[in-house]
Amino acid sequence: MRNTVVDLFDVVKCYPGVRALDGVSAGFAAGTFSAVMGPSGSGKSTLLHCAAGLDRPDSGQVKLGGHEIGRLREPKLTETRRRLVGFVFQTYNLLDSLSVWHNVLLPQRLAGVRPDRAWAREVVRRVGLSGRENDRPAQLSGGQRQRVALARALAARPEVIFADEPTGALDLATGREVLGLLREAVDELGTTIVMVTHDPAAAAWADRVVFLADGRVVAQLDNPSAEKVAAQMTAVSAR
Ligand SMILES: Nc1ncnc2c1ncn2[C@@H]1O[C@H](COP(=O)(O)OP(=O)(O)OP(=O)(O)O)[C@@H](O)[C@H]1O
Repeated sequence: MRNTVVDLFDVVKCYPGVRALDGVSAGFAAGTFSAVMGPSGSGKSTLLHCAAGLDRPDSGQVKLGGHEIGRLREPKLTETRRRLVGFVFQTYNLLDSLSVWHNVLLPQRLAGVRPDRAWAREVVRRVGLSGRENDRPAQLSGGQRQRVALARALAARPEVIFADEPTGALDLATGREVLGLLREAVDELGTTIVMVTHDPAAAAWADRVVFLADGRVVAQLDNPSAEKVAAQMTAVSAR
């Protein structure tokens, strides 16, 4: 059995008029790639935010790298998140005024950590952006920008990367390249990845898919194929 890096126990999160998470328990094992799927409004982003310590559950527990984050107060929570977690978003969230290189190093700078430049160079190489370090995001394609975002996430050697629709803004071929890089991060670097996606073909790159409906985990699929994921999504949506 692998250790779990992220654990949710009976997590409830309500917004006015809606139980976005209605008692979610899920564990994400170290060095594995998980996808989270479900109909629109089923709670995927809320799960990601609670798991990453960006949002606090109303009840239940979230453990991140062995820390129960509900017990952490600021600034310890932010410090723990910066140490353990990397993020990749659909819209890249790069700073346009900074070069590729400075975007990659930014989270460590913000955390007050001296960046490991040799490792940063290696992750920039891994994502295929060697030679583009001095470019600004505006000079790059969408796929290249997402590669920068991935390098930025990897540069701090996080235990887990949370990816919210990382291929949502990319064309099919470019999306596949980014998914291949996420897969490599898991297989070669031992990173744990939790990715929200609407796309069964993207989810098929994961080791496991967790399906949400109405704020609950309603199914899980190991070693998914796009066909099996699509069939399960149809079943989940028809509930
Ligand atoms: N900040 C918020 N304030 C109020 N309601 C919210 C907030 N965030 C989410 N919700 C509500 O919680 C429910 C779950 O939302 P969430 O964004 O987690 O779903 P999702 O599965 O990620 O949806 P989508 O696929 O459309 O992004 C929805 O009913 C949503 O409207």
